[in-house]
Amino acid sequence: MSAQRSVISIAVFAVVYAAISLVVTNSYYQLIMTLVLVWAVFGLSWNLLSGYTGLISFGHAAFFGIGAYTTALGQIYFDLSPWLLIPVAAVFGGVAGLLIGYPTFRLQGHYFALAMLAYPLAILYVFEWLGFQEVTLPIKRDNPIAYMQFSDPRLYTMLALVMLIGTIVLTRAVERSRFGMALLAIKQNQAAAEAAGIDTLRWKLRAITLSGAIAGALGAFYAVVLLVVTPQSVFGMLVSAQALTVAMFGGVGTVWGPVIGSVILIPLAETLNAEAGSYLPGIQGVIFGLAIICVILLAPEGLFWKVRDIWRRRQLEQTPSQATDVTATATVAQLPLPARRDRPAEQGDVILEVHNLSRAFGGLKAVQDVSFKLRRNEILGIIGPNGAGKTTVFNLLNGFLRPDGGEVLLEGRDMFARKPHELCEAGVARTFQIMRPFQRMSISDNVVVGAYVRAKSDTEARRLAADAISRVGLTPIAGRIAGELSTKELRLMELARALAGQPKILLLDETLAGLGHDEADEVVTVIQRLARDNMTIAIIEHTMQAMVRLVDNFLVLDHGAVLLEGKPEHVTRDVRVIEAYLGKKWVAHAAH
Ligand SMILES: Nc1ncnc2c1ncn2[C@@H]1O[C@H](COP(=O)(O)OP(=O)(O)OP(=O)(O)O)[C@@H](O)[C@H]1O
Repeated sequence: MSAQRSVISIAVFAVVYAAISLVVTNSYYQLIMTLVLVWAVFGLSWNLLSGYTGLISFGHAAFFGIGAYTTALGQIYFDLSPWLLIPVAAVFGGVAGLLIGYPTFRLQGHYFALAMLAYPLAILYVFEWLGFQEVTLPIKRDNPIAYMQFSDPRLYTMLALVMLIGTIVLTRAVERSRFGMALLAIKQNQAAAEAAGIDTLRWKLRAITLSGAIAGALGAFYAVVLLVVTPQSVFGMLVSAQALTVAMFGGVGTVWGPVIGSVILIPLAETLNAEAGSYLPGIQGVIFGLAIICVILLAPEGLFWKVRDIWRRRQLEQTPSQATDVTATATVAQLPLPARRDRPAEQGDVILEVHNLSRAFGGLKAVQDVSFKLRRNEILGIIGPNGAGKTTVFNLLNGFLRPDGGEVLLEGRDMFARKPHELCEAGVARTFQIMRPFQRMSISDNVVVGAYVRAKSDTEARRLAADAISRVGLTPIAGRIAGELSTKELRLMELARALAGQPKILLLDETLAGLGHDEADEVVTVIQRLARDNMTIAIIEHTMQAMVRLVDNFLVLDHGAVLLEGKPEHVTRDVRVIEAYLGKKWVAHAAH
């Protein structure tokens, strides 16, 4: 959505909501109007962490409750105003986020979700044990405005609306920046994000701090609106569930999802609770449970995405000719396929030096004492039978795996056992055998993620990405979503993402896998052009016909060790290589 459309939709929502709330006179309905906004903000704060990073938190009530008790206790014990306590609660919430996030981000998936559940429950028991079972905020009749105690409930709705708009604007700003790109990349593929130079722990900590700060400020405001705080009402399971439910129902990873979820679910749950709560206790929990079941069955990513997908499909169906045109243009400029370069690669200076690199998995020596050199502007083909250790060598070079021993020097700098984002920053980029696109992002955005490792600003990142996209020939379809692309387009997009960080060396893992003959030729042309433009490349590939045309030298691995290194014409005639890898068919084929 463009920035202008985004501002208009926020403004329209704010005006319509404010107008409705001004005509509602019943104080109970007025309270519901405020609560809709409160839970929408809470959903947005949950979304900032879990929606964008994919790390589901069942414990967001921890931050909310800390904020609520900050106002209640700050007012009772220090006579401070909520106008001051709300920002203080934001700071406490943020710090709590940092303290909780740092140890908990070591866990992944279900383990992370369950660990998060423990925090609010533990704090709940501590507050009960401390005797804060039911804390009532003192009424300040002499100076109600200074203590945010309004006689007209509509003022609370207006304040909540201001908080919501502030949170939406903040979330939009995050979404469009390096921050949001990093979070989305982490969600869609943490390994690919790290390989693209993203320090995932640092960005996740920033997300939980910001998310905790918003939830803390909101909890503080909630305490002022309700005037009573109990451990169950602010740290309880239902509170965390409410954040999760409104966001999941409306749509995760988008600004409008939690707002849609809250506008639909909160009035429903609150009204039913008021009407039937006396003979159906816990009806709110039932409504949220039903909402989650409906979402899982009908729209697993929430209403927003469901409607958007239907809309996109309709548009594509209405303009089928345009859609095929777009695919047709996604071919690399039809240059004649150049013959293998005659440039002597051994004259370039050594850019990567690997000595005795080793890695074992239990008793299996997957890589043993592998040594080789990669010269500037060289294309090195790494070949060998399945399980020879080729991908493991790449994983050791880009930091996915820690070597057991050996030495790795990049332009003379020691790079042994560095983290993926550090190696990416130093100039090592890679693509994957099993492609790792960020599915919901466009080609442009996928590639921008790779550019941030080098770019200082968003504009520079966009420029580097556009340049990389044009180098692989995908400019005409740069706006298309990765989930809609063909294998060849995805391979080229991954290549562009690796290029966008302006690497010194490119590690390409089976870039031609799954491609037809002509498609493989197109990708080979792109790789050849990159090499001509001074890129240094190591490529793993099984398609030997393409490899002999492409590479300057081969490194043959077998059982984790180097079997042979040398020029294609020598390597392909070597008896050991023919026996271990190429086979008799190759000899017969080469003879023709
Ligand atoms: N994370 C791991 N844990 C245990 N064993 C592993 C792991 N990664 C690789 N291996 C083993 O190490 C050996 C080398 O695997 P690797 O994937 O590097 O081979 P490869 O040459 O890339 O094979 P292919 O051509 O099939 O991709 C294999 O026996 C594999 O099963």
